[in-house]
Amino acid sequence: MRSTHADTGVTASDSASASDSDFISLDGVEKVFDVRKKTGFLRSERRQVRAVDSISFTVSRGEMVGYIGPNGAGKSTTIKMLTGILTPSGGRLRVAGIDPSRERTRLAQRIGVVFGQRTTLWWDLPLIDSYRLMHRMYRIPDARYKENLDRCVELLELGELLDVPVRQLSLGQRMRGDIAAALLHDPEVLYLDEPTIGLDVVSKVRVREFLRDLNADRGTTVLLTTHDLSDIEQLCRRVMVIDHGRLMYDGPLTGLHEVGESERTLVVDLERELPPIDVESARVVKVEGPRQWLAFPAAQSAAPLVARIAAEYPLVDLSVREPDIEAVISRMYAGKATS
Ligand SMILES: Nc1ncnc2c1ncn2[C@@H]1O[C@H](COP(=O)(O)OP(=O)(O)OP(=O)(O)O)[C@@H](O)[C@H]1O
Repeated sequence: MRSTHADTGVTASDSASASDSDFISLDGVEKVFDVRKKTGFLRSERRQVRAVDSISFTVSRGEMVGYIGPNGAGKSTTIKMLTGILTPSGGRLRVAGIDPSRERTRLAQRIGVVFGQRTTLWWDLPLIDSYRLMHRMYRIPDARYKENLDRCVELLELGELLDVPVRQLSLGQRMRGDIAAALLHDPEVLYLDEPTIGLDVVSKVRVREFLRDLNADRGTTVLLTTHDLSDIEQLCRRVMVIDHGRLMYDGPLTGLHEVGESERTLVVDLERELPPIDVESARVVKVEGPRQWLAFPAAQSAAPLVARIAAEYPLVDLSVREPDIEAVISRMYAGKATS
């Protein structure tokens, strides 16, 4: 059954201003940084960096969305504005009806944040002491704190780690500890910035499973920033791609193939070595003895192509390879397929 996030300080005005379909909303949001660069002894130059450039999107309550882009694209800046740490230079931004930079403390009751590269835990204290401090800081009702802590300890397998000082935890253990810390006050929105960075395969699987269940069972809205596209493939139906502060794509992961003009590959085994297969709408990209590789547009059906080759060539076997999502995205980053 889906739990609700009751008792989180939600007021009637919040509910009125944030419908479920625009639970998170950005309208023409910008962030410009003034940067001083030293150009010589006692001389410096002022420069403006447009980290986020007129971004608009909405996220519905309960959605799990991937937010990806190359280094310096503006992902962290967006998340910092969504938490209220940074104030936008322009545009309108709301999370659960709240203007984050104006009401950061009130918003903090309703959001959880995990920065993979930094910890919110007290380094020298045992894990449980960080949780106790958060219990007080967020004024979490005792029963709810206990219920959430028990659930996180069980699902994230933290039982044996609670008395260990954070500095002695492995990266994967610390990450699980950080995720639990972000959820003790039962936030409705969870921002995750690189939650699987540096984790081994087993820890990644565990973290992903936990996030999937959290989203499905509790309806927590999740915005996930990651360089690991398998995180996105396994967790998010919708993905937004940002580059140079601009939103380049917003849609299903599968749609990226069309935008990225990606190709599928037909691997054909012939009875014997033959010259490259000559068919319309596909081109031979590699030949190795009787095996040939043909690239064709990912959006195009493979059936007519297969039928044609089967009719004209001595076919033994064939298989279709899906495009590599990383290649599709790097093509987008290279600017060949901006939308
Ligand atoms: N406090 C700041 N002062 C000046 N420039 C900044 C500041 N924070 C970010 N920037 C610049 O804004 C741009 C976007 O940075 P941001 O950290 O949001 O990118 P990112 O997509 O999160 O990158 P990464 O994947 O490397 O973390 C970069 O050019 C960065 O140098």
